Amino acid sequence: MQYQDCENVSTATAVQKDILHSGVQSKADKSPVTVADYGSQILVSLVLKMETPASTSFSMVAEEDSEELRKEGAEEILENITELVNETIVDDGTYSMYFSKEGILSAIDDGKSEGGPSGRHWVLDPIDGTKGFLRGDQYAIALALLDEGKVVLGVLACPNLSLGSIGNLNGSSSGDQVGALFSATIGCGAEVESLQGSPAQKISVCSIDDPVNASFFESYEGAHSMRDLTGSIAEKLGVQAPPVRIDSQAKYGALARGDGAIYLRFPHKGYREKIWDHAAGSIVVTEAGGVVTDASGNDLDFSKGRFLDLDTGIIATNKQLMPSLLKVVQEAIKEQNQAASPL
Ligand SMILES: Nc1ncnc2c1ncn2[C@@H]1O[C@H](COP(=O)(O)O)[C@@H](OP(=O)(O)O)[C@H]1O
Ligand SMILES: [Mg+2]
Ligand SMILES: [Mg+2]
Ligand SMILES: [Mg+2]
Repeated sequence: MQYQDCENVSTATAVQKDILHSGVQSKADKSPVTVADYGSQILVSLVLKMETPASTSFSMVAEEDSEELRKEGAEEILENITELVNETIVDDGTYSMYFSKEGILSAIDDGKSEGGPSGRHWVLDPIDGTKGFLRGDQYAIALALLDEGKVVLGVLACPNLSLGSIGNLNGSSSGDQVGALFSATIGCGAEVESLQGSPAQKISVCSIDDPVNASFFESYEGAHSMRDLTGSIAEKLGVQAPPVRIDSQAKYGALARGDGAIYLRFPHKGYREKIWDHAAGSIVVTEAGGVVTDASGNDLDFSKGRFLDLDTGIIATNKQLMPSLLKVVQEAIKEQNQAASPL
């Protein structure tokens, strides 16, 4: 399974290197999707299905669906995905099978489950941080398992993240091995290993208890978070370091191994968070000893279907900093609301 993940990651890396403009589409919400997103989703779900005993039902909540690929004008990208997937299966050699274009479309739609509070569901973000992927920056392949509405397993492959700490270096670190695989199982802790296959090492969040020594992560994309709010939270808390802005759930991985102390995510009003953007990352952080909540201090609830139903934003940090972080988050939100409607 882990080996299969690595195959999939090297495919994503190869595609990232030579992706063509014809390999990128724009979805209905204007977000980008690439041949790598579709290809990764098909390959991960193929492995999961093949390894699931026939007696067990298979359910997957995944980000991508085939809608855009069935539209006129999508023939070239569908052709590219079909070629990429079939080539990868042959190169890997584990399974002998061939996908037709129709087979590709229906394999993508294997991820259409609604999830929910009962049973087991895989949760997959085949490429998280597609914008980072297209820029050549951070991205992650994020897989989690929901059991009776709770995340019990998470795997986060970050091909462009250095295996050593990124500290305050805004995502780059020289001379270090690149490619980190984080994993966590409920009650068993969290680990990181090299994507090239080094032994796994236990990880834990940092033990900083004075915000003066803390740094915080947020999205690289300004449109994904209210930076005036995150800036005011950091200032109120007394954080001195500038924000560390990187794409994708690599932020959760970096937080889980103590590269920074806090992750702040406050999308603009009206945005609804999806479970695949947080399931794997949040269990990696909680199993590394951290805490992940919404702005009211509630645990994230993955049992409500494809979306997370939460208050205002997501915060993650260690147990020492959480009480003071939660307090300033609530103050900053109150001030922001008062400024928006002063009466
Ligand atoms: N306006 C918005 N506000 C917050 N998150 C958004 C957003 N638009 C897209 N996203 C989500 O942000 C994810 C990337 O996270 P980050 O900002 O941490 O890099 C995207 O995942 P995908 O790249 O898988 O679509 C997408 O689900
Ligand atoms: Mg997307
Ligand atoms: Mg995502
Ligand atoms: Mg994605």
